[in-house]
Amino acid sequence: MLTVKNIDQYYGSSHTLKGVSMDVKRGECMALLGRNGVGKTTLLKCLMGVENIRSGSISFEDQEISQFKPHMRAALGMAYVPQGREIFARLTVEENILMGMATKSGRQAKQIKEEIYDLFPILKSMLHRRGGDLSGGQQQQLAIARALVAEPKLIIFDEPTEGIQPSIIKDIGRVIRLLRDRGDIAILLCEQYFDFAHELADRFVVLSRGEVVASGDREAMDGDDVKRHLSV
Ligand SMILES: Nc1ncnc2c1ncn2[C@@H]1O[C@H](COP(=O)(O)OP(=O)(O)OP(=O)(O)O)[C@@H](O)[C@H]1O
Repeated sequence: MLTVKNIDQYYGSSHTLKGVSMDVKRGECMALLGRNGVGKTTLLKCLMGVENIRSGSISFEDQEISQFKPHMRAALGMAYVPQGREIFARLTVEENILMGMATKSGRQAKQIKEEIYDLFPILKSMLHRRGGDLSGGQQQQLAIARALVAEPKLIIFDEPTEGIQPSIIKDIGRVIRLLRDRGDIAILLCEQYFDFAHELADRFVVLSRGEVVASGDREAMDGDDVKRHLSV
């Protein structure tokens, strides 16, 4: 569904991504692993069009998208749950969720499907609260709900467990597993929390200093050459 081939990215003269290649298939969860500062978020921003690549290619459903603006990628079915959530603090929970449906038109754009509340019951009881008044974990759930109402084909999570309390990490893990088991969506999960990623991932890639240094199936995630590149 998503194929990245040999991409390079620079911040000024700093070469941040070096010949990165990877892919994510429909129905699978791909884990993107690596220590702080190796370029994971930069890679995700390049995928969404928030940062530009210098060379290489990014294709989504066999269409080259590396020159597309972020809103065009969103309209094609790519959704991004950013690190730090980036919800609208002054809008209500309901308004935040509706923002995720901006690419839909007419009645469809106004109706939040019940399945969103089945995934995140807590949000239903908080619909009229301001986003900024929610706890960090609740904001993370809201950011995921906002991404899901767009009914994406690919959903990208940037460290969804960061700074979140264990009980909500469990809830988020349950939702990602449900999405994966549905089989019709591709999931790219960027994580530093190894056990969380290990439980959910079908395959993985490890970044180190902007390069892919290891990749493979879930079974290979436990290997020493993977752990050497992570803080585990
Ligand atoms: N806007 C920017 N301008 C210049 N340098 C940046 C910018 N954003 C990130 N960097 C640098 O690029 C490198 C990769 O950062 P990035 O945020 O992609 O890493 P990361 O693996 O996602 O780390 P983290 O887990 O801390 O988010 C770091 O050295 C960072 O300081």
